[in-house]
Amino acid sequence: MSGATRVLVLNSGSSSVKYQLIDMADEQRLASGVVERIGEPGGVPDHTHALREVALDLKARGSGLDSPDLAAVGHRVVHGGTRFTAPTLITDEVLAGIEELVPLAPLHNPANVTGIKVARELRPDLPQVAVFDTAFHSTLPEAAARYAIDTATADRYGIRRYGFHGTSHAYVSRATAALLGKEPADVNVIVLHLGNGASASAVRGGVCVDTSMGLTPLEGLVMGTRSGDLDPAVVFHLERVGGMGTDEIDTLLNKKSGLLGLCGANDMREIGRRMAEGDKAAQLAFDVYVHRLRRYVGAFSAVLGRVDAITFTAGVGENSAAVREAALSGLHNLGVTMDPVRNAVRGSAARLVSAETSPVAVAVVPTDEELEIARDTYGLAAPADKNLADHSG
Ligand SMILES: Nc1ncnc2c1ncn2[C@@H]1O[C@H](COP(=O)(O)OP(=O)(O)O)[C@@H](O)[C@H]1O
Ligand SMILES: CC(=O)OP(=O)(O)O
Ligand SMILES: [Mg+2]
Repeated sequence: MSGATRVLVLNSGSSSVKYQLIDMADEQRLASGVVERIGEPGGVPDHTHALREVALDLKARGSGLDSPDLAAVGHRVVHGGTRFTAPTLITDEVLAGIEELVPLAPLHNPANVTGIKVARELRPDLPQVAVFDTAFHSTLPEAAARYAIDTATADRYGIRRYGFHGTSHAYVSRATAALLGKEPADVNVIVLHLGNGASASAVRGGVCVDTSMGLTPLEGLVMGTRSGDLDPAVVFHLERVGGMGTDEIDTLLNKKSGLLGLCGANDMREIGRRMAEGDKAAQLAFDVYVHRLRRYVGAFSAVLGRVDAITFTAGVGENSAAVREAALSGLHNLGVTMDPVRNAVRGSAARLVSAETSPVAVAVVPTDEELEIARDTYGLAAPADKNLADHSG
């Protein structure tokens, strides 16, 4: 594959497939797109059809999957369990391992598996690499990763905190160090990834030491449609008193809760508009969202001891000055002083939004999960045949 420098990144979600084609010679984005509403009215019926659409779209742009310039395909895989803690070249055995993890990520891993199967079918000759959302969190100390339940039961069922959005937390924590003009090894940072899914992580010297998501991406912060933290007894109560079934509760907590459950909207832009009109439910949703964020900032400040930076990223984190302001206002005792003017400036570049004198820097850093996946993929696939042999099986 000498000369081939392009990597196709596939991010198959529960109802969408996002893709990017990146030339790793200069890390330039050549194409990107998304197929949405999979399995919904007006959308394609399933992920196999969605991936065929991606392939057609790439072909129409003159860079089809049959292109000799393609070096590898990188797949976002949400759950890697305890087995996959680094980017992994996909073999039959690795694929079987990812399929075995479906019970731990029923909303995510099946889509990832389909993406891998279709891409392998279309280009069996190409290296295909799995990049796991959980990998960056595999360094969590046992004290942070363990739930305080019976150890034998936990071990038997793989119950522990795995953490997700790892490619984003890795990319953004490194980019934060760069913004401060320091090496990642010298920086302690709290990363707040606030997208539709949302998670916080505590990164000490480039190593993740705590994170808000757990066994699945349901734990932790309030999200667009997920509840985040709650008393597990809520589930028993809904079963015993509410007469609800397991799947119904799963759907309630994953898809009908969070901001959506509190006010009927999961988009922070709409919530902002409604708050401006005095809508009480929208205000409450915002307040609950921000309260949870502040809790995690406080908790992770204590976990890290010394905090050099708090960084906001993803759709809400990068765009909502109101969320950033509300989350970090009045935290002078934690060394945080925002600069309201800097915070209000819109922009797409990595930037500081804290006061010059703030001991803890507050940053906004656009995340780039696809580029991180492409780098991991190319790093594993590119050094040609020798490296491929090393990593197979
Ligand atoms: N200008 C904005 N102001 C406030 N929130 C925004 C803005 N733009 C996007 N968002 C929020 O970002 C969310 C999507 O974030 P994103 O990181 O793209 O999520 P995901 O990758 O999980 O789909 C939207 O639901 C919306 O709430
Ligand atoms: C793991 C996870 O929550 O992913 P997303 O934010 O893409 O839903
Ligand atoms: Mg995202």
